[in-house]
Amino acid sequence: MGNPVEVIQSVKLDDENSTLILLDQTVLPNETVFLELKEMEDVWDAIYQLKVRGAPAIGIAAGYGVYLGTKKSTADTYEELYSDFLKVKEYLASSRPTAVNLFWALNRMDNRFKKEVGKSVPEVKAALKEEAELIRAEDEKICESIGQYALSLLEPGWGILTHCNAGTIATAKYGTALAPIYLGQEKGYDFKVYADETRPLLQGARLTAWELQQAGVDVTLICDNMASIVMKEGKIQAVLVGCDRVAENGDTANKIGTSGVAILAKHYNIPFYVCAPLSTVDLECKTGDDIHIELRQSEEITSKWYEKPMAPKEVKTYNPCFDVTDHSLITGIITENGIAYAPFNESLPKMFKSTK
Ligand SMILES: CSC[C@@H](O)[C@@H](O)C(=O)COP(=O)(O)O
Repeated sequence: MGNPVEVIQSVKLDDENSTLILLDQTVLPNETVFLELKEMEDVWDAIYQLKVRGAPAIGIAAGYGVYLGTKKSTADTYEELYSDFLKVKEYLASSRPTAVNLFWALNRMDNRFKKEVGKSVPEVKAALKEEAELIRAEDEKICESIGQYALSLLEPGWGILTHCNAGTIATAKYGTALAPIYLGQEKGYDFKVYADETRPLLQGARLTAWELQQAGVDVTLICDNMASIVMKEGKIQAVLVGCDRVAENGDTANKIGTSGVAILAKHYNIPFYVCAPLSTVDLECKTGDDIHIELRQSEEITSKWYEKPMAPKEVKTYNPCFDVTDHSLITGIITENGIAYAPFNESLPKMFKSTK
């Protein structure tokens, strides 16, 4: 048996000071900086700039952002407060488009607001805080449950490839795709994890390699274009990734490059699993074609990581931040309520009804 794994908490509320404490993921692994955010504009900016990132963590931050923004309202009545709340909600919804957890969390805060009808302004504000805290606390349990289901599919000593960062800092705790790694680590499973660097923002190199190394996991960093060779060499027995939105048919949006990894895994006959809290499953999207893919600035490709430009001046760029993995490439979608297999448009809706 290994030791219990200590993980860092990347999003939390300092209630006494009405402050959201966020681990700034843009400066990792060189610096560990916790930001103290008091304004909803700061929360918007942190989401937009990827200071907080990863679908569940974005949802958690948005819940707290709604609370902080609405708390500032000087409204005297429930109705006036709701009108201010809606402005906060709409504003935060414009921060990033792809991870459905953002909209899921905002709608959940909205539903909670509506449940408090007839209550005083301070009571509603307190309810919003409670709901934001619940979103965070529930995510911890969800991640643990995803981790247990995922672990049941893996064997000690396996090589596991992951893309981007679906780890503890992308969630309340444990992560989604990395949760079974942490749970396996506690049981002495001795996984060999291969982390794709994940161009252009290097979530794999800067974040996944960092957090797994901190936890004592055997992690090897590879460039994205090395996934094929490690698969061919027999180093990989399973691929585990997180996701930003899963459509009803199982098509899955995740960090750019994920669909290429899935195509390679199919070629080498390696199981490809998506770890998805139900807050990331969007049954209103029928297929991946309905998912809005975020486009980001060209600087991320041309000049971000070196002092000198990395590309000729004014070269045309195309920088989609996510891609959609076709459901036919996915072996299983691991949720907190169990593992969904094809046909996903039948198995995914059932996950919402199942209780453990
Ligand atoms: C548990 S996090 C799952 C996904 O959100 C993650 O894999 C991902 O693609 C994150 O993208 P990012 O642009 O860094 O927010």
